[in-house]
Amino acid sequence: MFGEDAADAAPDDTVLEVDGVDSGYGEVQVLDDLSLTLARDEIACLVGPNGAGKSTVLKTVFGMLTPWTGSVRFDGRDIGGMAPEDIVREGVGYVPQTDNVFGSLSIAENLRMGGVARDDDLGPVIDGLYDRFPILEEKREAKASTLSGGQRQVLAFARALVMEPDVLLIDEPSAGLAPNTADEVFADVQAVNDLGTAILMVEQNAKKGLAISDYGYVLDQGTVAYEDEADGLLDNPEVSRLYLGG
Ligand SMILES: Nc1ncnc2c1ncn2[C@@H]1O[C@H](COP(=O)(O)OP(=O)(O)OP(=O)(O)O)[C@@H](O)[C@H]1O
Repeated sequence: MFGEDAADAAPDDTVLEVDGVDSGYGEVQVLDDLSLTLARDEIACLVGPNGAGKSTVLKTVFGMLTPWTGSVRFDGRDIGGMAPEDIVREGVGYVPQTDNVFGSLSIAENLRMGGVARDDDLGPVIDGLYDRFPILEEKREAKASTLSGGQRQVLAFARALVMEPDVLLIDEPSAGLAPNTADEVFADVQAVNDLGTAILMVEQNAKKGLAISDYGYVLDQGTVAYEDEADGLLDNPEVSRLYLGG
């Protein structure tokens, strides 16, 4: 769980495993025999061209889409096709790319909304998040709509963390942010990982996304074209030429 010492986990300790998954929208297939794994202590980054299916991977893991074939296993249990609200209770959180906070609600209310699926006292966990992200405490009574883009992204992470997930799925955390703000948000992604949450992240800014990740997957046409340690992908001339802009 979030809060435990991530260093205790073995490096090859798989927490999430997607195996041979086909998935898509209606009759339109997007994912084609897609397989990936996420270790308990790591950040893995999905990169690749527009339309490759990166967001579709997250939606399939989170139960917004049902795998047509193959399996999605969390902590050894098959979660493929479970409803998102049940997947949240299992220990998987999701931060979508857009509409990830309630603008008309205060920061404090947004955080409480993040914990609606918990029936215990949210106070200690929310206090812990205020300690970790002081900007949220400073603005706790302000409406989320008044936050800057980077602050909203931090609130979106924190909201997902109220459930103390073992795995957090994050879709394009740097989308629409200025480079400096994006760097701060990436630092927060690392901070969340340091708290013991494994992260599977989609990132359009492939170089920066891989730079903070342990492992990377390059998706192309719904399947994994390359995978390696993140540094290995960044150093791979072919990956660099084809997918990272040279
Ligand atoms: N709700 C939907 N209904 C039908 N097709 C969709 C839907 N969402 C995405 N698609 C299609 O699925 C394919 C993969 O989309 P996806 O959003 O997973 O790609 P992506 O790799 O995340 O790319 P991007 O960086 O552009 O978001 C695209 O062809 C897209 O048009």
